[in-house]
Amino acid sequence: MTLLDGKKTSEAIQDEIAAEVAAIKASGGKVPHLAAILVGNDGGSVTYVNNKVLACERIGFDSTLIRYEDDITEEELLNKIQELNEDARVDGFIVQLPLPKHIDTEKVLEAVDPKKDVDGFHPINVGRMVAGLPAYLPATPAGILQLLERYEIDTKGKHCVVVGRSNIVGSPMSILMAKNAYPGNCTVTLCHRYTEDLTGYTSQADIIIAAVGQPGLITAEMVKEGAVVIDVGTTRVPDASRKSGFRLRGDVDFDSVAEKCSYITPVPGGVGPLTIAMLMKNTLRAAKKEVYAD
Ligand SMILES: Nc1nc(=O)c2c([nH]1)NC[C@@H]1CN(c3ccc(C(=O)N[C@@H](CCC(=O)O)C(=O)O)cc3)C=[N+]21
Repeated sequence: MTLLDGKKTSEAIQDEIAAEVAAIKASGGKVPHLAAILVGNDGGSVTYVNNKVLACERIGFDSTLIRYEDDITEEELLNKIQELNEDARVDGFIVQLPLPKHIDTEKVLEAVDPKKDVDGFHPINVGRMVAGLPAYLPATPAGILQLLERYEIDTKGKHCVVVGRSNIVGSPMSILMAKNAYPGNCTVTLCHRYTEDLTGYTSQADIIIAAVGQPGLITAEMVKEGAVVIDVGTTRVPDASRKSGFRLRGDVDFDSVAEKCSYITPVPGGVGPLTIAMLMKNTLRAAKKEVYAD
């Protein structure tokens, strides 16, 4: 069994980006600038956004963190988005999800200028991805592709079972793995909460991508000998022995599955860090106007 080291891979990608930023600075070009909007104080969201800002500092990007209490109105939030859309200093920005219930997430995501939508959540970018046009790819699926590529995992003709059909991970992942590309060219099955006999599918999978947020859902009995297992889940579960009071658990029962599979991502240190690296990559592409010309 080989551990797919997301932390190391993320650092390698960030080092590559940092080298490009240094070159941009040396030649007097535009230093990439990422802005992030965070609404409320959810522990996970605060950590992830802080990690994104730290990554910016580490690789030499400019960054702006904009925080609001969770009673901000939808209108105030939309006004801020408009302001960022028009701010030439900002190359890309994200609105951290989830948003409070009184705010219409779809409306907020559609308000972001697709050219600055470095999360790749705007329907224009989703559609462009599906159509195979240049687009910002959502960071988590893009990070998983990087892991498969950098570990030179064979995907052509393989059966990839994606568990979970969210807009930000499962659905785009299923589309990307089926594309005529490397990594890709898989036969894809997309499973979700109404799938009958989940084990019937996962046990036939060469590649399993679990993205449901249900700790330990995927157990050894559900995995074929030698499968590649990618764990996207990062659920905080109470753990009194930790200073923080919690630990992160993935959707995969790591200890039992690790004995059976060929490759596996740990949690933490797997897909999570790559998500950050690919957000940085999208921001660099935004600053270089690689996806959309002016
Ligand atoms: N607009 C938006 N864009 C996102 O990309 C987005 C979002 N909203 N909402 C929530 C999810 C979740 N997500 C993670 C990012 C980093 C880690 C990460 O770095 N995880 C570390 C551990 C971090 C920790 O210590 O908690 C790891 O797995 O090793 C995890 C999860 C981005 N998301």
